[in-house]
Amino acid sequence: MAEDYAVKYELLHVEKHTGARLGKITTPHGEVMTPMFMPVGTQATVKNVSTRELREIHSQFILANTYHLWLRPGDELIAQAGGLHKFMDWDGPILTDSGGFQVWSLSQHNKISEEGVTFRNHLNGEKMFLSPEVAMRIQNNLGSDVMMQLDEAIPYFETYDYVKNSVERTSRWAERAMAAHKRPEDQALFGIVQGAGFKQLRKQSANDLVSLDLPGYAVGGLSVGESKEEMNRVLDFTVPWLPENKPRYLMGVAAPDSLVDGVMRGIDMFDCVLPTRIGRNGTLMTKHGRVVITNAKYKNDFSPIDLDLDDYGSTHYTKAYLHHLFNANELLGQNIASVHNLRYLLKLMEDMRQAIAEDRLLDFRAELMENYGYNKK
Ligand SMILES: CNc1nc2c(CCc3ccc(C(F)(F)F)cc3)c3[nH]c(N)nc(=O)c3cc2[nH]1
Repeated sequence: MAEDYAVKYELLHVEKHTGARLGKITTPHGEVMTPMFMPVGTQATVKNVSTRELREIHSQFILANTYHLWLRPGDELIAQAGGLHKFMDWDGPILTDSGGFQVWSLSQHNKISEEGVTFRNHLNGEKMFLSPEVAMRIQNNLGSDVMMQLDEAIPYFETYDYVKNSVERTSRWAERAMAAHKRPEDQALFGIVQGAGFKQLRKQSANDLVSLDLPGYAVGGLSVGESKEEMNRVLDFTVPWLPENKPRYLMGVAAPDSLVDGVMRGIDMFDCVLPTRIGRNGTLMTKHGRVVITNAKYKNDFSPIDLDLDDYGSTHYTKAYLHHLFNANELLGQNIASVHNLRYLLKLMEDMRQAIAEDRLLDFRAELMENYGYNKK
């Protein structure tokens, strides 16, 4: 069965003291090592960063968004351009989210039914309809290597019955997505496990989706305002219900400590907008915690931005220069800070893969928590 899937996962090593694993994902656009971090490129661009720079900092997978690209410039236009890879000059793997979560978080008046979600286009107020089939058609046109099923994104603190009904709908929507899937040999469809904080519902969701034998699985419905402890509690019982020989994607997880905690629990793939979002405001992610470059103390600091990193900006520009760029509202500052933060996270994952290979992930975690300042009381 697996050979006719577009995406294959190979488990290379399980870390001796934790649930962390080293793996390789083979896609139609190349192989990537896991655990990995995927830069988010919502509207066919990782904001303020060119694909040349993404290649320079060894990005592997990048993300793009069904909802945004459907609304603008339109998935048909991107199909005419030859697909998203050609349109944005990215020849590595691309993952697209199904848009359900973005509808829920971006647009008003959304009404959900068994058929799908009706909502108002947040750009022009036009009434739109997104169903499991429409989400597949759009991602088909985008040509992404990994497509996410349309799932029902729900508030975390809902009642058991509400969440149970929603989980069962998401399972039915996964089957409809499979039925509408045109090219399983070119594009992999991942299921999304829901169930909020309810162990039985997470189990039901995982069992329903695993029985469909999809090429990969995401754990959804997390990083939506619940505490880190709550997220880890849900991961502790959910991840073991996912198959060991398939990739596991934890959606929307950002901070360095959450990445390590997810990896320790067997997660292979992460996406987060954090590095480019805080980069745009001049906040740098460094080995010793966050550096807010707009702080006056950097005005005359002529030391390199970050000697622990190897991206061009971190080694060729000074903190004083970056401080000036943000003070002067020069867009180059956003580019330098965003590339820096992406490289920080990509390098963090490279170092984490090395730590897993050498069975010293717990030491790596302790060092990260100390250096990054998580243990500061
Ligand atoms: C931030 N927290 C979070 N993000 C979540 C996301 C979005 C992930 C995403 C994917 C692609 C992009 C793109 F802009 F690059 F396209 C941007 C963000 C979820 N997505 C779905 N489908 N189900 C979920 O249950 C879910 C839970 C999520 N928690």
